[in-house]
Amino acid sequence: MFGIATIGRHACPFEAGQELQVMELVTPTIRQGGVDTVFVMPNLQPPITSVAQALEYQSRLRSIEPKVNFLMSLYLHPSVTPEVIAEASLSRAIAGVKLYPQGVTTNSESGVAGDFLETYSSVFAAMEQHDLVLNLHGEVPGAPPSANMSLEEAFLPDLKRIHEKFPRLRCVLEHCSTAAALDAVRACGPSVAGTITAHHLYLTGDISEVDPLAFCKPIPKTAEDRDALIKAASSGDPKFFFGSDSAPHLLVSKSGKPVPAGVYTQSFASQLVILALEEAIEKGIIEEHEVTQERLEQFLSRSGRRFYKLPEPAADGPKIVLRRTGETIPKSIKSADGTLEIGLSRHSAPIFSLSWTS
Ligand SMILES: NC(=O)N[C@@H](CC(=O)O)C(=O)O
Repeated sequence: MFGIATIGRHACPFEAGQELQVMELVTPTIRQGGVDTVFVMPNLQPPITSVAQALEYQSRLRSIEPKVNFLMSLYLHPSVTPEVIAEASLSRAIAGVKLYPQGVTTNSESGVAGDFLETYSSVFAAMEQHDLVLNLHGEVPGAPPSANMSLEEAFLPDLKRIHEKFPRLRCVLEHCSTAAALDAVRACGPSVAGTITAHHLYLTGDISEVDPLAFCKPIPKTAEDRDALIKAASSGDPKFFFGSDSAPHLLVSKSGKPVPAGVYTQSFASQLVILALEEAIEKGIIEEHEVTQERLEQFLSRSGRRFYKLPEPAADGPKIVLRRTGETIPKSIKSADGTLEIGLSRHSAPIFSLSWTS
């Protein structure tokens, strides 16, 4: 199996000095989780809003892990103008721009207000023209508009509006968490896709709301929503591909209040997807014959790569190999000096051991 186009955030807004250490701890775990191509999230502190910042970040990441392809992103913000979009496109390092509605998740304070479609119309037009991807954190800020509508469902009309106004703009509805989000992506043309994380394939809201290590945005929803995500991930539909959305929050901050949103999965990204699918087969949510190697490759690698217009992997290119050796998920990963610790949400779950062919 090939490596994965995935989504991850590799540095956090920790006190001066710690950001670098966290990046050094987490970046080598990308390949450990079976990933060799990442779409790097821009929600650092301060956010990545210029091409120069993104290039600097990319070169730091490359110096830690030269074997990973780092596709960079910008954080949608008033300083991201149509001119910056043209510059980003010329740089060839920047694949997309991420939109965070203000206040919906970690480091979204500098995000967009409710009238973003009007405010950023010229930016979206430039993105469409230069063929950059718009990555959406698809939730509205504040309280859900009604008791039976989630923040994600309330965002879906915005997805439709963006797509109607800019039909050739490639959009990714990141970390889909509801059956309704999947339907909204299906209802749009081929320029719109959705990513699915490993953790949304096994978590439901009742667990995520009480376990800080499983707490993320969008909050996982009902068992029916999770089952719809499992079915989409194992369907072979190219509109849905894996995006880890792995968020490396330190255990000390996860133990404090308020709990920061984000689940760390990068070290075991592919293994967690496969574990969730195995569990879904055991529960009868999907049939064993539906989880073929071809469909797994589609979800974990090919569909994302195609959407991002990356070259098709060579037939003899690097693949991941999974073997059962009795490995289980550790409680956490730690820096060499033990000062930084990031907790894992499925401590002691049995997983495949992963290696690369080259
Ligand atoms: N997913 C999360 O819960 N958190 C992400 C931000 C995000 O994508 O919402 C993070 O970077 O911490």
